[in-house]
Amino acid sequence: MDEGINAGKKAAAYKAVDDFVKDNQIIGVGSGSTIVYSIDRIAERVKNENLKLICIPTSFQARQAIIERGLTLGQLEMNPKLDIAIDGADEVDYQLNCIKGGGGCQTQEKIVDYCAEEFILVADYRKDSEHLGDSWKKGIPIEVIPMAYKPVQMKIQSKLGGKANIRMATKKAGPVVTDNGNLILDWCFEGKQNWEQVDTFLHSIPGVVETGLFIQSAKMVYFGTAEGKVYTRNKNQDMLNSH
Ligand SMILES: O=C(CO)[C@H](O)[C@H](O)COP(=O)(O)O
Repeated sequence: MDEGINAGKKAAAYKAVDDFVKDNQIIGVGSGSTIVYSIDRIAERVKNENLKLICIPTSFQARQAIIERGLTLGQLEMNPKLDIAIDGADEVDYQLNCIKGGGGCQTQEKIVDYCAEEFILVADYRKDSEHLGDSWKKGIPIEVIPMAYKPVQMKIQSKLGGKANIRMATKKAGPVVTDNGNLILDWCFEGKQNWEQVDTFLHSIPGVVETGLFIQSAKMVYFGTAEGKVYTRNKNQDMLNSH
């Protein structure tokens, strides 16, 4: 992958950990490639500063990354209140609505991120958009119970237009199966949307487990540039600063 993209991912991921992670916290750990840099940084800080942290994973991938680095693995059953959650995103708009689930983990991500006092996003510059859909063309990921995928697909297409494509695996014949044993529909839409209404509608369809629409739930997003610099945006302010 392009060096600049990785530089952006790393810079954003490191800076968010440095700004928000403190001793004795319970931390939600997101999924995807950007968050791996955050997990690396958390591991570095645990080693260097002897921090006592509990990490709650949002996916099988996050769980493995936590274990591989020797971090303390927690679970919501024992640690239902999180101090912060840090996670990646596929696209973030100016109101801090975002699309997640490019890696198919949006259900667990939403559960864990919702339990956190503060939810922070980390992403490279390509994910920064005025409107959702400006740059992310793969649609809104929607996790569905397998037996319901067809009626859900038809309902979405008839009510909202666009195409709700079943996500297919690349290294196996057949669909992508989520960590929860479900399928994913990627709803490719056109034009501007009222995301709150769309999300409410999607949740009203029997068989829909969760969507990859995160409506203004993040406190702040860190974007990393191709030069390895970082700028942030929060809900109340536009572009805050650069480092
Ligand atoms: O939502 C996610 C996985 O379900 C990821 O956070 C999102 O797809 C961003 O991934 P990456 O950091 O690899 O671009």
